[in-house]
Amino acid sequence: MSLDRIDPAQYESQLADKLAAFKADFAGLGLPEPEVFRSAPLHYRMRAEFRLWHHGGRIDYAMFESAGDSKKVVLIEDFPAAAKPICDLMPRLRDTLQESEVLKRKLFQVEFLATHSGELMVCLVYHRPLGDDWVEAAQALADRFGVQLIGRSRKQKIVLGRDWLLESFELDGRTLRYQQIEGSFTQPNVGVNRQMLGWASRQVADAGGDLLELYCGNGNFTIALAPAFDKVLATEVSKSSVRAAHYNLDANGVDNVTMVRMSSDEISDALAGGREYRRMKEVALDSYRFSTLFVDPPRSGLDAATVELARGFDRILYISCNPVTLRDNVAALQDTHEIAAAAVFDQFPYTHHLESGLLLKRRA
Ligand SMILES: C[S@@+](CC[C@H](N)C(=O)[O-])C[C@H]1O[C@@H](n2cnc3c(N)ncnc32)[C@H](O)[C@@H]1O
Repeated sequence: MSLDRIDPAQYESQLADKLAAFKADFAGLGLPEPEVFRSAPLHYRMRAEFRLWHHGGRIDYAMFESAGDSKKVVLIEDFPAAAKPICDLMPRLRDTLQESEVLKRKLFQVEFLATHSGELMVCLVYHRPLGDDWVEAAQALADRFGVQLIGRSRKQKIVLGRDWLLESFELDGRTLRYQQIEGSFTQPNVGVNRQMLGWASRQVADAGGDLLELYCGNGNFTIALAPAFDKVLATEVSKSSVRAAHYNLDANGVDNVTMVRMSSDEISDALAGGREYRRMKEVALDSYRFSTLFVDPPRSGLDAATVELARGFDRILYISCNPVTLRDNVAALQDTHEIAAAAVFDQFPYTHHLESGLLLKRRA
């Protein structure tokens, strides 16, 4: 993201342009008028990562911007996209690192993760092995700023405290709690994420029956949607996300979800009666009466096998971070499904990226 583009005065017109482009992408596919969910104009990102630039005896946060064929280093004084606690910590952390040879030597990246609940994690990434002198200095740093601190270098990860944060926020009268593990996927814009969870919950409020969820991550949507269904089968490929999802089911008292670590093509194969999977041994697939499929895939969208799996569902709720692959998948389902509701979520202000949601229903 180019920093000079973070200009709240431009926010509404940029969002209007993105919305117009989104509607144009879906021309001919029967798109209803999308509901629009805005971001906070500043301090909306709960994650930020910077290179650490060593120059003339100083260290500074830096980003790279494309300049023709090459990359230009841009030093970062402040980053108003980041959540307030990250912005407040950034200069104090840099000045403290600057004073400590053991903490700043061969430090090349700094990553921040914050939660709405007020927790903060910092990950310092090095081009050298970390020893006891680093641990002692880093522990003092963690204590001073009250953060969870992680040091990383090749084949080394030192955790001072926890390698996860506990997020929590209100949704429709419930307090939802989520473990967020360092390095695993979490939605970057907490304000927009809450709006996505609210919209998705409303789309399935009267669904009943059972839910199949693919790409469930740490259970972000699973926890919010589970009360609308009798049973949920949720799948995800990343080990650490599945671990967090199990924690989150417990932490939220959700007991109607079975979680399985499976990729989307494996679960598509299993449901199509393909080979037997050891990880599915305890899952009585025949006992499910699926009314709804929920998917939130990576930018690549749904593969061909998963599109065919989706075709078998009366109701498909699809959250997407890439309108191009979403459009392709919806076009492939056009003969069997129509778009019943649409929404756009401005997760990534001041960029061309737009998150969106579609509810697809089987044609009469
Ligand atoms: C956009 S994230 C959404 C995660 C979650 N729904 C959330 O809201 O935080 C996509 C998730 O898909 C997972 N993933 C990527 N490729 C996958 C695959 N082939 N099969 C299953 N999950 C996959 C990633 O690990 C990631 O957790």
